[in-house]
Amino acid sequence: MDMTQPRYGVLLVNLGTPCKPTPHCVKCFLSQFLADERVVDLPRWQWMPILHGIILNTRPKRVAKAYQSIWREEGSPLKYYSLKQQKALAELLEQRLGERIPVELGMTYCKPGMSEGLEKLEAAGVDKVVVLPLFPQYSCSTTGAVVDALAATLKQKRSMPEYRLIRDYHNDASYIKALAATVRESWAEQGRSQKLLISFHGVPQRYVDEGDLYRDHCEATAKGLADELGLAPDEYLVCFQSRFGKEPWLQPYFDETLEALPGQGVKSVDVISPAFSVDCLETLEELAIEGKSEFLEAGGEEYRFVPCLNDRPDHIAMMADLVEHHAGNWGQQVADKAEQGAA
Ligand SMILES: C=CC1=C(C)c2cc3[nH]c(cc4nc(cc5[nH]c(cc1n2)c(C)c5CCC(=O)O)C(CCC(=O)O)=C4C)c(C)c3C=C
Ligand SMILES: [Fe+2]
Ligand SMILES: [Fe+2]
Repeated sequence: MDMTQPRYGVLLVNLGTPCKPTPHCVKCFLSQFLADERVVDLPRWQWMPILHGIILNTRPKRVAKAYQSIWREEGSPLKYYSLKQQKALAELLEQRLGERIPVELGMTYCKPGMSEGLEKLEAAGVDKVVVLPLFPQYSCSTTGAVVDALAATLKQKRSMPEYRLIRDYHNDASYIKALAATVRESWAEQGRSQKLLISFHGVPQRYVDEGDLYRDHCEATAKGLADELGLAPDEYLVCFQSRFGKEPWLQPYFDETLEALPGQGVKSVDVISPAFSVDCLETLEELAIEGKSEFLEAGGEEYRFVPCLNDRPDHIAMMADLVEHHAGNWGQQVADKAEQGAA
């Protein structure tokens, strides 16, 4: 075997994001994302006319404004933090294993796509890939869609790498500890509120009724976090944000919960969103900006947003542990080789 060939590589996957905060680019992103049957599973004859006739003609303009309010000089926050994670993970794995483990980013929708990520890994000589979707809780609408995108990319080729998929890490001890650390830091820096609101991205209730593991995973993450922080049951609440469309989504809804709290005597809240590996539109705009103004309008006094784990060292270390664990015997060979090199 070629001694310069990496033993394995890592494909980090996140959802995707528009390349620019313009109605044109948002339309391009939404047209891919919302056309995916994993995301909206209505019969095509029913959904496509709604998507192309209504949604893609109205939503991009409004959503582009929301993106503009959180856009960074470097681009979309989701992509900015994902690239930071990629770089930090590659550095940490190299430090730990004494050998370069290529790490690439591939997103389910828009760029860089799954095929770009896999091609870069292939060009680096990788033929064993650990796929790490950055969705801590499994959902058919996210991780399921990653598997479809991966299969669609591999379908274009005559050969394929060996791969191992990290389906979820909702109850990983280091993930829970890292979340708890962000809450403690927020308490120390911004002060502590009466309640911790643990908000997850929603999905249609029907998906869960039909077997999606998502709600169970969210509840286990929330319980793990509350236990790690030593919270009593009345010191935290779980809710679900970003409802889309007409059918019922997971409840309680984030906005309704927020609006009701001041009337129940809860005037201050800390808000954390553990379903997002990196800060993005749904955290920076919906939670940090919109959520805050809704809460204050409803009579709330203090609203403290706890940022996502992003490229914090404890988060990157958790990702490296997950990768090494799933690489298993692939990584063992790296260690052997490093020893041979040292001898
Ligand atoms: C229409 C159905 C949707 C489902 C089901 C859904 C599940 C889901 N999404 C995330 C993570 C993210 N979603 C983001 C944006 C976003 N999500 C939907 C719709 C569904 N999501 C839409 C229409 C949008 C775009 C914004 C809008 O038009 O309102 C993002 C942010 C991307 C960014 O660029 O910052 C993330 C991340 C999860 C985890 C999830 C199910 C568990
Ligand atoms: Fe674009
Ligand atoms: Fe979403």
